[in-house]
Amino acid sequence: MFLILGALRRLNVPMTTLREGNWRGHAPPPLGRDPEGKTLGILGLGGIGQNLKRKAEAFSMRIIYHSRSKLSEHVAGNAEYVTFEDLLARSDVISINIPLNADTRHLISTREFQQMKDGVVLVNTARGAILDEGALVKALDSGKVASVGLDVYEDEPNIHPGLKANPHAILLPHMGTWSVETQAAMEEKTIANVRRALETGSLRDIVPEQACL
Ligand SMILES: NC(=O)C1=CN([C@@H]2O[C@H](COP(=O)(O)OP(=O)(O)OC[C@H]3O[C@@H](n4cnc5c(N)ncnc54)[C@H](O)[C@@H]3O)[C@@H](O)[C@H]2O)C=CC1
Ligand SMILES: O=CC(=O)O
Repeated sequence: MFLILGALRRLNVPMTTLREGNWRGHAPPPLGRDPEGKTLGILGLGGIGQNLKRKAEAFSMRIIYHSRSKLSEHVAGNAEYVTFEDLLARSDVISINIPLNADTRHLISTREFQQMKDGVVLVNTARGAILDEGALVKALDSGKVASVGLDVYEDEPNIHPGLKANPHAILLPHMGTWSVETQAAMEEKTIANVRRALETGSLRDIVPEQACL
């Protein structure tokens, strides 16, 4: 949600110029856009996608989603299930929340960027290689993508120089779980799982190594 709001408001430019001692920069900073009424396309309405949906609804965003299958109304609520192509074509903001695997590597590349709205905002907190970073840099430089918020990269910790050079990219060093609460929850879950393994011999929620890219 932070990256969605920051990218919509194009906050990277004023945050940078302010620190350089240059109040609002040499020219007025680019005008941002508000979330209200914008269509948020969530790619992957799983655990994180559903959590994001609830938060985005509080900002009066209209939610569409594409997942492996249409989810029950109990889970999806008012969010509309659409095809992958419709999600690309109809979203003002796209959030990537699917796992990386052989099917999703470079799922979004040149052809997919062409199908998006002009000035789309893109956020990826899932895995870097779902996006073709070379194609993303071209889409950003051309203005097709107005701004991007990234927590993950194709070749971490290396970041494509075109992303670092682009003023409309908000970049974080893969820190989605880096909060006191989430770290505590992860520790508790790990301890419970070790106990479970000692008592029953089986583990829960362990992702096969090759799927955990
Ligand atoms: N930046 C960070 O620190 C973190 C990143 N992640 C990433 O976020 C991803 C999502 O996490 P969760 O929501 O917990 O996973 P999840 O497994 O609960 O949800 C993933 C959803 O994506 C859907 N999906 C899978 N392949 C798809 C495809 N090809 N097209 C459309 N939908 C597809 C699944 O049906 C599922 O609903 C994780 O795989 C992980 O890579 C997760 C935690 C922290
Ligand atoms: O990227 C982090 C994760 O927990 O997955």
